Amino acid sequence: MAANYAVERKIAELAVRRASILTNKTFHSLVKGTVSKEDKSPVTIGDFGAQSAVIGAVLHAFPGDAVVGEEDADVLRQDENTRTLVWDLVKGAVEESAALNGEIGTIQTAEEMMDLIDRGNSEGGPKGRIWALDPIDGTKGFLRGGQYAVCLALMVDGEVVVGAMGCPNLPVDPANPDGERGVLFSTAKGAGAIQKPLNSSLDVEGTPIAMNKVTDLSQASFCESVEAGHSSHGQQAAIAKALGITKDSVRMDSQAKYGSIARGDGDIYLRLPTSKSYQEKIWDHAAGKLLVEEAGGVVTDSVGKTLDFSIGRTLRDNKGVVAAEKDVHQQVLDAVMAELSKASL
Ligand SMILES: Nc1ncnc2c1ncn2[C@@H]1O[C@H](COP(=O)(O)O)[C@@H](OP(=O)(O)O)[C@H]1O
Ligand SMILES: [Mg+2]
Ligand SMILES: [Mg+2]
Ligand SMILES: [Mg+2]
Repeated sequence: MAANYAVERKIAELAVRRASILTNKTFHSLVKGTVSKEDKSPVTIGDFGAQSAVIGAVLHAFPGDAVVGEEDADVLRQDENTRTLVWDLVKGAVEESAALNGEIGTIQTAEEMMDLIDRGNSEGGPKGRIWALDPIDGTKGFLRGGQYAVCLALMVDGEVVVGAMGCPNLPVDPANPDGERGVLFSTAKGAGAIQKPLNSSLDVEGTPIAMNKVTDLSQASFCESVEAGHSSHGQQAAIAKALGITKDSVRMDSQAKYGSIARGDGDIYLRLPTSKSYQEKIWDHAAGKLLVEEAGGVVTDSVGKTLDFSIGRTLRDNKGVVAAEKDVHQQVLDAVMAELSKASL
């Protein structure tokens, strides 16, 4: 029988939730407060803190696993002020989440916190159990008070089998954008995808989510990055036109885009390379791609190749992302390839 990874999925949910408590606190105490938005420190502090909160939980449950994490602790080891700021936040979030989250391991000292951050140093690869972690995805969104996500996935022998994503600023009900915010998405291969409020109690199962069935592509809507440097807005607009789509695309930071289309709030996510040399990182896509697949979608790169998570910390053989409901993915991909063939990239 295929493994169902139920325990890993539960731990991933709890880990991401603990880190989301921390990032939320970081935003309210630092970003909104005294630190200027041009200053990188609040997001750095949130990144470090979230990485230790997640890796601490993952390794408490699965001490033999490896982790590919976006950050490392070099700066913290050199800069005592930043270290103290991060440690205060981590201590607080670990205590606060203990009651909500059950036993997912404590972090006792600043030293231990830094060691946990540095356990994210795996090179990835095709063998064994490796977690991919983006402690704050959408750092620019985080700083603007917009969308960001704490993203965690488990890969086994190079294949993504579990994904969890905390989106503290995403409305629980997309039809009620001014209502409660904070969504936890989770998925495991073959088991579907769910969402639940980030602050749900432990026994809440969550609501299954599914992509929209698109019967008329001209009525579809796109999600794309806010950052024109991360995905070509001009090419996206040309592709929309070629498909007869007239709705404005929804611009959003982070893997919240994958979560949004997975729950039917938008239909297509395009990420169109803006440079030949940029290599997409596995932690920017692992959790989101499984969420979309388990909600009825297909995810490829911009030439139709599956995303290959087995070759290291990056997706170096892939270019961009095309995510859409399975029955229309090929049609979208054809339009993408036709448009990109016009460019000299
Ligand atoms: N030139 C580039 N092209 C594509 N993605 C890029 C990029 N430069 C940075 N990124 C990635 O884009 C991610 C944000 O995605 P999005 O644009 O969808 O919000 C960033 O994650 P972090 O914010 O975790 O650093 C970063 O890894
Ligand atoms: Mg990222
Ligand atoms: Mg990040
Ligand atoms: Mg980054």
